[in-house]
Amino acid sequence: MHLKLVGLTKRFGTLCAVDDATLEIRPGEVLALLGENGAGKSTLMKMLYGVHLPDAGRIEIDSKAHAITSPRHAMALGIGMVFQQFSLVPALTVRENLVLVQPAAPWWIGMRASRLAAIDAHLKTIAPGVDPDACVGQLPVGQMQLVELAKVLLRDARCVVFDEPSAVLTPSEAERLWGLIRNLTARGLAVVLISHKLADVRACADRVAVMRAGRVVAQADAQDAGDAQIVEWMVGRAPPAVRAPHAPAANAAVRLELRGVSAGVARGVDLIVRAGEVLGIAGMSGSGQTELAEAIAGALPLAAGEVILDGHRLRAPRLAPEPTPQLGYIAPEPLRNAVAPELTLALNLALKRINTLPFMPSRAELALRAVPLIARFGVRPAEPQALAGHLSGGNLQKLVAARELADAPAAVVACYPTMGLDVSATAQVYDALFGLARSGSAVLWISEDLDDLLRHAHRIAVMFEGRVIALFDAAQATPAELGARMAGQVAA
Ligand SMILES: Nc1ncnc2c1ncn2[C@@H]1O[C@H](COP(=O)(O)OP(=O)(O)OP(=O)(O)O)[C@@H](O)[C@H]1O
Repeated sequence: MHLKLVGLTKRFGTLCAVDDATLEIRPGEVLALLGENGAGKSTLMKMLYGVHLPDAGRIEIDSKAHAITSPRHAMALGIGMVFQQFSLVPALTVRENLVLVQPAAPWWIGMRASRLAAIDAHLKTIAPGVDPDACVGQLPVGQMQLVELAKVLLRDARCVVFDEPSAVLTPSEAERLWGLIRNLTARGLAVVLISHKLADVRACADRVAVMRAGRVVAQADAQDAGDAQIVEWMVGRAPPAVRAPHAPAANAAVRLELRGVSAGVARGVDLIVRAGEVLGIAGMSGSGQTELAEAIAGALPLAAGEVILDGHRLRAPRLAPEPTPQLGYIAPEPLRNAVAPELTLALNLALKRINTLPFMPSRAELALRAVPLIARFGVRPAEPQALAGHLSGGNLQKLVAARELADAPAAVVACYPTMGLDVSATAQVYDALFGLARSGSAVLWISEDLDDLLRHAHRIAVMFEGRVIALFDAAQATPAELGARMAGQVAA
């Protein structure tokens, strides 16, 4: 399938999200679509997938113009999209989710033994490790992504768009995904990969296209575009430097303490984080790290153990979770877990203080507080009255960081805090996070990026199957050692 997007334009009110964008997507090729947060990448691809109708321009498939009016229409034309917010039904099994792909077939046809066997065989080619009888809601994110891809391919997609697929994948999970993507292009499919990670470009892109402020500003063969050149196209300047946190004193006070915490997959986790310390947590997706974070934040009940903050017992089984403004929490998947999309940016930024807000908070006062936070974290549009649900994925992430890292919390639990952020925004969020450590907060930081963990954390705990199986001094650890522990290998 050979696609041409010609002069596509999309406006939301006065904002021109995509401005006269022209782009070619060729069969057998991976096109990496890059650009700053809010540059218009998702909006452009959502026009191809029929989510948004263009205000101007046209989409040509094999030289024939098509007005794509809905995702169902796009799928019928052979275009599939793998979103970060998966479209799977969490309460159903993997197989049942795949059965749902044939909306036109009556369910009893979908449930025939031969049909189910074909679905299992299809799943096996894409995700051999995924159990068709597993409940989708219980799967780690890396596996959910594979099921989502299996679903798209079951519809005979000939062009697949991936929206930041590697955002929370560990290096080995990302490698497996790159392999799958290369297999798709070897079969002649066209692939678009929206990403902020230059590693994705190097691993599997044939061409790159860069968007800035709604326009496609550069297109090149991947091998002709160096990393510095790509960053220059994306942001037009070097990203700000990240100041490392100082090493905490050996006798610094313990601020956050986990004693035998079990919650969800996490089992019997004992950890301490001292004032000024950045404790990283590494692990394959689904190793219990996000449940641990949710348990500390009070979003998931503890099955056992306790969480202590500055000597005060914060969480324990059967202890009602109390609001904890002294704890910053950057939740995984901000759209699902951390923002109210139908409220304004100003209100979202005030949610942490909801208990102390007056019954009718003054709009002007909320805006007064929101403006410096929006500016500091570069949230776009920089408009306190804009609705959070209208922000791009990266800008939502910045909004959550702005709220949770404000007001000098005693401790911060940050799950993938730079997920979906461009290079500049990543540096800004890291600087704010490590700045808190410099001024005495305890930072517990869950990340999939081993290089970043090794560069910035003081110690790194590795989780495997719910348990902390190794604790490294970051200065002494190597990516290979971390990778081996993440895969469950015991120390030699
Ligand atoms: N439904 C909407 N209503 C209003 N504005 C929107 C809507 N969807 C997107 N926008 C705006 O359009 C612009 C482009 O957003 P888009 O999601 O395409 O960016 P992006 O390049 O994919 O960013 P990111 O890397 O952060 O995901 C942003 O300014 C965003 O706030």
